[in-house]
Amino acid sequence: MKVKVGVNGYGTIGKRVAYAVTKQDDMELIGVTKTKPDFEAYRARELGIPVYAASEEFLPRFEKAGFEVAGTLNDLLNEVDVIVDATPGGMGAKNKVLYEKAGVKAIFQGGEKATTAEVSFVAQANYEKASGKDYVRVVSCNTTGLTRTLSVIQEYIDYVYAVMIRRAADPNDAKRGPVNAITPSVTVPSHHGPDVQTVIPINIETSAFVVPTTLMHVHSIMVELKKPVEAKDVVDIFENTTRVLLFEKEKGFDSTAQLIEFARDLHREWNNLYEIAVWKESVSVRGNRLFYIQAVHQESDVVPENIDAIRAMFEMAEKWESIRKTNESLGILR
Ligand SMILES: NC(=O)C1=CN([C@@H]2O[C@H](COP(=O)(O)OP(=O)(O)OC[C@H]3O[C@@H](n4cnc5c(N)ncnc54)[C@H](O)[C@@H]3O)[C@@H](O)[C@H]2O)C=CC1
Ligand SMILES: O=C(OP(=O)(O)O)[C@H](O)COP(=O)(O)O
Repeated sequence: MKVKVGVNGYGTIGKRVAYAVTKQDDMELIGVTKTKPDFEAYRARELGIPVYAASEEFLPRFEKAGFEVAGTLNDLLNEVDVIVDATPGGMGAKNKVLYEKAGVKAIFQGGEKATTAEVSFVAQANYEKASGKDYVRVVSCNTTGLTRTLSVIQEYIDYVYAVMIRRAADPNDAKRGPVNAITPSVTVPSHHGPDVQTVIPINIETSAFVVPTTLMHVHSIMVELKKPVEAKDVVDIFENTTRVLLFEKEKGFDSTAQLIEFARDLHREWNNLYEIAVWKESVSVRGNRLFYIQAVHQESDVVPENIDAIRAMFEMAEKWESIRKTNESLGILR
């Protein structure tokens, strides 16, 4: 039996999760919601994906354009076993009452508070915690990136301090900025450190800045070590960690631009780079401190997490079986 999946909010994350669902042999994409009949709605229809109006209030927009929808969100909820809520941050918590009423399990994204769900999730760190749960939150792209690399060196961590350099907008977003400034999050810690702690129990503080780029986020990470470790051992650990890839400046990976070009060269859909990119040369140990720098493709790193969360919630597969299936289906390199 295939799990029936709906996606509420067919934007940056929603369209990628919907695509990933269609690649799974144990899941079926029942439909997606749209608020208006824009080019994304037409493209979904071309792909054979049933499009539902996100609520009754949006129906007139579709009627006016002569775009026939399959129903509204409530109709979609009647058809599915699980809904992936990928609506703008904060909206998921409001939608939760609809999901509860329909008796449908739901996955929320990192723009929601941890309290919206029963578990905050990163597959390789705490897959089992989502087992059989009804409401799971896939943490934000940055939190996912931090958790992927920190969870595998957890035994060495006394304390982590990370500086988060965040992209200003996604490439499809013409409204957000800044275009010519650096904006600090003046609240320290930024939400990322506490958010990592919702998944793994480590000491961590973060501060964050937004910079004018759309490609990726970059993290500068410093770990105070609890016990000695050599840089080459950390490189070995990362080389054996799923959904983490090492890139060398020596081979031309000077910046996020070449990382995205690498994903393009792989002919990845939407140039997704699902893996966290660690610069190999940046992994260094000085005294009792470990340093490394990594980049996160904000549009795609959480996509495999949504797929694994579905399998965990329906107890369809053990952790590593699910991760392997998801990785193979999306062409994740390791
Ligand atoms: N873009 C990113 O870098 C990442 C975003 N996230 C999180 O994923 C969630 C979604 O973010 P994005 O995909 O970036 O947003 P987005 O703005 O690209 O997509 C949201 C979609 O929801 C639609 N929408 C708006 N109101 C709606 C409603 N009432 N009902 C249904 N759909 C509605 C919008 O039209 C849009 O298509 C947020 O929680 C965000 O924090 C997580 C990781 C990375
Ligand atoms: O939620 C995200 O995109 P957003 O800035 O569009 O809300 C990304 O996951 C980055 O968020 P974060 O920097 O709060 O981790």
